[in-house]
Amino acid sequence: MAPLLPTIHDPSALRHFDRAQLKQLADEVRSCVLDNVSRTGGHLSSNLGTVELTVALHHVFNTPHDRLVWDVGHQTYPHKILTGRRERMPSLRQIGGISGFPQRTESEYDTFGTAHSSTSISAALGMALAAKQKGEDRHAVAIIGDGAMTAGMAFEALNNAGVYDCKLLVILNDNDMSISPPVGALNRYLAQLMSGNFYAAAKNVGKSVLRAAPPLFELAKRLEQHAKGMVVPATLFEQFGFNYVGPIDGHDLDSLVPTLENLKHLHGPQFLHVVTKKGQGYKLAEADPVAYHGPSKFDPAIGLVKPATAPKLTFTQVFGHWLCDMAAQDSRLVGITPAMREGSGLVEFEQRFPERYYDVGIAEQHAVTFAAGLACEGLKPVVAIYSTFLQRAYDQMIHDVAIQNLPVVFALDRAGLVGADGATHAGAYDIAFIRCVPNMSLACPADEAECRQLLSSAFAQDHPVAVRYPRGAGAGVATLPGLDALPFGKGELRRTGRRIAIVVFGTLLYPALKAAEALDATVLNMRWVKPLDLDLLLKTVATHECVVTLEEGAVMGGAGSAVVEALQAADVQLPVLQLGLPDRFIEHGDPAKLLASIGLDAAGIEQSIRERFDASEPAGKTRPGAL
Ligand SMILES: Cc1ncc(C[n+]2csc(CCOP(=O)(O)OP(=O)(O)O)c2C)c(N)n1
Ligand SMILES: CC(=O)[C@@H](O)[C@H](O)COP(=O)(O)O
Ligand SMILES: [Mg+2]
Repeated sequence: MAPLLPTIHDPSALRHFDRAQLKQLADEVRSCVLDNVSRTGGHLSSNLGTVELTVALHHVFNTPHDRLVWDVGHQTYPHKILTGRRERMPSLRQIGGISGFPQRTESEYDTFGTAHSSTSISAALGMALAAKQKGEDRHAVAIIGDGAMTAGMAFEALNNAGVYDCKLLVILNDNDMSISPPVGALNRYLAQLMSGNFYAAAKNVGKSVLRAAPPLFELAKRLEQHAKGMVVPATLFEQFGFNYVGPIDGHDLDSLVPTLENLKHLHGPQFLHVVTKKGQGYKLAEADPVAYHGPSKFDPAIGLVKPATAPKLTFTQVFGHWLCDMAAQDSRLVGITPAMREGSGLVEFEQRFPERYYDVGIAEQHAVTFAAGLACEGLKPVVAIYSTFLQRAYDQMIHDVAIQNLPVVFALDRAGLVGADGATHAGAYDIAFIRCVPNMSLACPADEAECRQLLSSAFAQDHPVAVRYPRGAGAGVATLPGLDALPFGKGELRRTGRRIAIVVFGTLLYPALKAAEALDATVLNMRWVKPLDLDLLLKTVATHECVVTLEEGAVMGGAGSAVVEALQAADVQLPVLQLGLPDRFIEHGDPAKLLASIGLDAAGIEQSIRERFDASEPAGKTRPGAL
C-alpha cells in the first residue's frame, strides 16, 4: 500500500478517507511520532496515546474552522504532523524549531496556546460562546486528560459550561495516568466508570446508538438518553449539565469516528469519555509510560539505556536526597507534590516515608493551602513545586501562607530557563513575585552544595521560605553529607577585584567568576534575595565605582531591582547595570545556547559590563547615557 502520510499537507485531505485509509494513516502517524521523538527527545507516551483520536477529530471536524483545544498540549505531535508540520518535526523543541506545545503563532490549527494544564475547557467554552454570539456556526472541542481533569480550573469550567447551550464538546482522554499514576477520588470514579461490566455494557449501548445514526440523530439521541438512563443513571458529568457518552475505546476508529459524528449533531454541551493507553503501539512505552513520558533521544530498537558513566547530580536529586535526610532527622517534615513526583525528585521520599508523602494531583493552589493547614498544626511542610507552576498558587502563597506567617518551605525547581519546554515552563518570575510579599524569604543557591545547605537554612526558619534552583546540574560542587545550614540572609565575598562589583544571585555565579577574572572585578555571592545582605552589599560597594547585578530571573523587578532599591535607600549613588532575563519570552531550545543568546554566559556578561562600564576607562567614567 502506498504511504498516505506524505500526501497529507493539511487535514482536509483526510476528510474523505474511508475507515481503512484512516487506520493506515494512524499507523503511519504513530511511526512518524516514534521516529521523530527518538531523534529529538520530547513527550512520547502521551502522543502515542492520542494518534487515533487526532486522526478521528481531523476527519470528523472541519478544522481549523472548528476549534480543537488540547489540554497541556504535550500530546499534540500527531496533530502537528497532520496539520502541515510533519517536515518540521526534526526541529521539535530546538532553537528556531517548532514548539513541543500548541502555539497560535505556529499554526492556525493551534487555536489556543497551552502547556500548563487544565485550561482547555475554559478556552473552548469561550470559543463556543464567542461563535454563538457572533452567529458563526462552529464547534469547539476541548481534549483533556484524566490528570489535567483533576485541577480546580477544569471543574470551574465544567461548572460554568454546563449551563450554556453552545457547540462545546469536552473529550476526556482517560489513560489512567498522569505523569505518574493518577491520584484522588476522581481517578477512582473514572476507574469505576471504566470497570468490567459497566464498560462492556456501555460499549453495547454505544453500538446500538451508532446503528441508529446518522441520519436519525434525534432518534439516536433519544435512544442514547434512554440507554444511558439504564446504565449510567447519573454520571458526575451529567450532573454538571453535560450529555455524557462513553466510555469508548480511544484507539478504535470504528468507535471513535461514528461517535464523534453523532456528537457533532447533538445540542448543548457534550462530554465524550475515551479510554486510551499511554505509549500505545510502542511496547517499551506501554510497559513504562513514566520513563517514556518525556525521554531524551534514544534508539527505538533498544529503548532507554542507563548512561555508561554516572551523570552529574542534578539540583532535583540534591533536593530529593536532602528531603530524605531531613525527614529522617525531623519527624515533622511532610513532602507535597502537585503531580510531579519524578520531576521534583520525590520518588525515594515516597518509598521511604509513604505516610509523610502527599501527591495532591495537578492542584497547585490546593497544594499550597493544604501545606498551610499542615503548618497550622505544627508540621513542617515542604512544597516541591516548579517555579512556573507556583504561578498558579500565588494567591494561596500570599493569603494562606505568608499573611499567617506559616513555616512552609517552597522547594522551587526549574528556576530560570528550562530549555526544551520553552517560555511556558521558564521559571522567570519567581524572584520578582516572591520578594514583594511580606514574611516571605527567598534563597538562591549558586551550586549543589549550597542548595543542600540553604534548604536546611530554610527548614530551620519559623516563617515561609522559598529556595530556587534550576533544571539539571550546576557547577558540580559536591554536597556535604550533613544537614548544616548556611546563615540566614548572609552572602559571601567570593572574589576581590577593583572598580566593578558584580552582585550575583544564584547559579550564574560561575560564569560571573569567569567574567570577573577577565575584568578583575569583585564578586559577591548573595545567596539570599530576601533578606538582602545589606552589610555585605553596602560595605563592598563603598570601595567600588560601579555595580553589576546578575540573576537568572526576570530582570524587571527581580533581585537587581532589590539591590537598586537598597542602594537608593542608603543614598549610595553608583551606576548599576542589571543583568538577567529580558522583558520578552524566551522560546524553547538548548538552555546553554539560550543563555548565551541573551548574554548570560561568561563571554556575554563580560561584554555587557565592558560595553556599559568601559573597563579600560578610569574609575566612574561611563559612556554617555549609560545610566
Ligand atoms: C498546571 C500544571 N501542573 C503540572 C503540569 C505538569 N504536567 C504536564 S503533563 C502532566 C500530566 C497530565 O496528565 P493527563 O492530563 O492525564 O495527560 P497524559 O500525560 O496522561 O497524557 C503534568 C502533571 C502542567 N503541565 N501544568
Ligand atoms: C508537559 C509538562 O508540563 C511536563 O511534562 C514537563 O514537560 C516536564 O518537564 P521536565 O522535563 O522539566 O520535568
Ligand atoms: Mg492521563
